[in-house]
Amino acid sequence: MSTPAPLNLLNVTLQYPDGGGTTTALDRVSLTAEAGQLVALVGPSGSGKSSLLATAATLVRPNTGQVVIDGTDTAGLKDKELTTLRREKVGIIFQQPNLLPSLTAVEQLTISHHLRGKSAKAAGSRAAELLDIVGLSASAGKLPHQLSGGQRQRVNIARALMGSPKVLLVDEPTAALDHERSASIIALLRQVTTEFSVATVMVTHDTEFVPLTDVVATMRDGRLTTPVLTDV
Ligand SMILES: Nc1ncnc2c1ncn2[C@@H]1O[C@H](COP(=O)(O)OP(=O)(O)OP(=O)(O)O)[C@@H](O)[C@H]1O
Repeated sequence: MSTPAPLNLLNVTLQYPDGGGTTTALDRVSLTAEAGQLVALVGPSGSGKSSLLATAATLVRPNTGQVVIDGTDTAGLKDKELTTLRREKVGIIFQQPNLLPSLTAVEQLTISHHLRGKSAKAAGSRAAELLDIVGLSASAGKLPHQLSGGQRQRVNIARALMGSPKVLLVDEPTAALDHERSASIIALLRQVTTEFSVATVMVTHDTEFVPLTDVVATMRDGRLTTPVLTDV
């Protein structure tokens, strides 16, 4: 039996209540992201990109369709089971790094591991490895305000990788960065996607970075106009 894709959305429809009616944010969307694949999600404002990311992150449940993470159909899971699956399988990177102001770069990474009951030693060595990969070994002891915007986003990426996720969901990672820093953040996401064999879906407006991605999924009015075919 072949290994399931880390992320599989099948015919997903998501509607939000809107006044007396509904807004269809996702309309029968199917998307697969394979291990080691970097998928760029592009499309105009309001086309459903954030909704797709939130649904893939299992933060919202779709009205119909399936969200399958690493072979598990999430529809059958209770909220608590969903939280566990998300924690173990999904890394989420928001536009703004959301770092805790009083923690150093290395502590930003280790704190969630402590909270999950992992040993401090294991968390420390994993954090050191990841800070090295994102180019921040020398800044491990710095607080967020002592880091540049690009460095803060690197900490954010390293933190999302701490739990060895199968799926990485990234929302506009370069929105607050200049061109040079944006290019290096996208290059880093390309690198870690390959190195850790994670399935990455990244919302971006920067179509110039598309050559670094494997697949471009374009959204319009809640539909994927360039659907990525699934093999299930
Ligand atoms: N919480 C909500 N309640 C009601 N409607 C919503 C909600 N969130 C999003 N929508 C609607 O769903 C549709 C898709 O929105 P979404 O935020 O997913 O688009 P987007 O492509 O991410 O846009 P942007 O690029 O501006 O962030 C839009 O019509 C939006 O108005």
